[in-house]
Amino acid sequence: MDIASKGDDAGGTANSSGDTVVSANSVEKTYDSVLPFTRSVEVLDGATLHVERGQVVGIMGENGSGKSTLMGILAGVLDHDAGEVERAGSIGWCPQEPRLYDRLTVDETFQLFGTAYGMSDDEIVEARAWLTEVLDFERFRDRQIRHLSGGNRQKVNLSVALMHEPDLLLLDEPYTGFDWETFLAFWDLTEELRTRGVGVAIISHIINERDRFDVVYELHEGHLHRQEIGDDDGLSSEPTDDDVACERTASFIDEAGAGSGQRATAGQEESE
Ligand SMILES: Nc1ncnc2c1ncn2[C@@H]1O[C@H](COP(=O)(O)OP(=O)(O)OP(=O)(O)O)[C@@H](O)[C@H]1O
Repeated sequence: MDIASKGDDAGGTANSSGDTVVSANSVEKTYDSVLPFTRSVEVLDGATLHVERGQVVGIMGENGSGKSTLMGILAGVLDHDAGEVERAGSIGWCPQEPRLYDRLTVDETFQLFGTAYGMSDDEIVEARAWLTEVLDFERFRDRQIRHLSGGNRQKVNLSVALMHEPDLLLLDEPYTGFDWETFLAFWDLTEELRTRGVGVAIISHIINERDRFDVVYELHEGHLHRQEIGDDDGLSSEPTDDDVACERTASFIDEAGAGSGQRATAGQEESE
């Protein structure tokens, strides 16, 4: 078990269930002011959250509420000031901004990350074949990352986060830039990971996705408010036509609003 913890004044009790893949208790985080006359930013003020194996957890909240900060702390890439974080097993983290090497091809990127995860060549090839097929980017395998569109780069970003089938998968707005088919493929993939026992936490802005999660945490003023998405809450697991239309719209709003920094046009994608 890989346990990481910090802080002496944890106000909560760690969830010690053997099925828990990450447990955050009473986590606090403030970004200190680094310049004169600027204020420090208190982001988390006693945030508590648990993710179990085979559970898909949503983290929602308005812009700037601290979702990415929380996820960075869960992933272990960001320090927290107080509280406890316990992790069990391996972790995959898909940050909001792809952290890939521009001059590597897609194949070389799989090889690099797979080797870092300690996977054998056969395991890397198997994972690459699975993910390039499911997310439909097989034909870009010999392209350099810098020549991919934003959506295809995001497919690579997502794939390398989960190619080693971690116990815990942390996804920060993973479908930014995805087209509708890929958006649906992403959720099929998430379902498959769920059945394989992976605990998945996803930062999402799309309200109509709520019924895809087992639990939703709403982050507001530094606190996480937990909402169980049960069968008796009036939400159907089969989306209605209205839901589908709304999700489709929301997905494209998400895509359009995501900024052009990571995005290339189709024409750019074709150029080498
Ligand atoms: N490195 C940093 N230094 C100082 N302040 C920061 C830093 N990173 C984030 N913040 C501030 O912390 C707050 C939370 O930011 P964070 O990115 O975690 O929010 P978010 O909920 O993920 O936002 P969004 O929905 O826009 O992605 C914001 O006020 C942000 O400006």
